[in-house]
Amino acid sequence: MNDPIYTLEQRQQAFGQLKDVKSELAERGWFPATSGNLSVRVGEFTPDRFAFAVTSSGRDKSKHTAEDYLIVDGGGRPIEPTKLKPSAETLIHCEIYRLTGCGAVFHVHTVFNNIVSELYAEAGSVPFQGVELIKAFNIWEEDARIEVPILPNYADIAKIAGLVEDRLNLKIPGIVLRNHGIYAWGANVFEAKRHLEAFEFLFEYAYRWKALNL
Ligand SMILES: CSC[C@@H](O)[C@@H](O)C(=O)COP(=O)(O)O
Ligand SMILES: [Zn+2]
Repeated sequence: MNDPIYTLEQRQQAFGQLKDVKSELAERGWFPATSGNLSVRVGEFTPDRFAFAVTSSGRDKSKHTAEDYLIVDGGGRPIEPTKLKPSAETLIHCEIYRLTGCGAVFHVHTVFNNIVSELYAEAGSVPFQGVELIKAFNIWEEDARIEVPILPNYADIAKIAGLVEDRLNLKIPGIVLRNHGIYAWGANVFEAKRHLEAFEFLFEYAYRWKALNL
């Protein structure tokens, strides 16, 4: 039996952080129809051994209950005995943690991220250039250009997770699934939320810019 890699205190802290960020994002309407999922890493990290707290599957993310979160290992399997099911998209979180060593991963479905992912699907990424909020990704050069990768939205989540390594860019803390939603991450909850907000600002900007030029 392996030693635990997180303490009870770290577990409770992660659940508390998830609760806070979940209610904040729910207030913005970023979890329509039970969509979206959130996770925060707990304890030590190596790419082949880590654990994280993740939202349980199919729940109303605007409500708080005792059954909202559970802890899974780096393969997305519950570590503690539980009847809760981890998010159906846990394998994507696993890949993001494994590849980046980040501290939190947030996923939301919005009309703006869906439409923009569809607009740029053939190109395979969404380009942004010269918008101030690119600095939220710690990219400070003038007139910076970034490309946010778009992945196909297969029904088989393991198949999507298998594509993450090829497409993830360590300088850009996000990937979009086509007509589905964004995954944004960061070193901790504060940074992951900043990144998520910046991506959503940029998606709305891209949508409105396109609409103006019709
Ligand atoms: C009800 S639509 C959303 C789901 O299909 C899925 O994409 C999603 O984001 C939430 O799944 P979940 O298993 O609750 O984490
Ligand atoms: Zn989703």
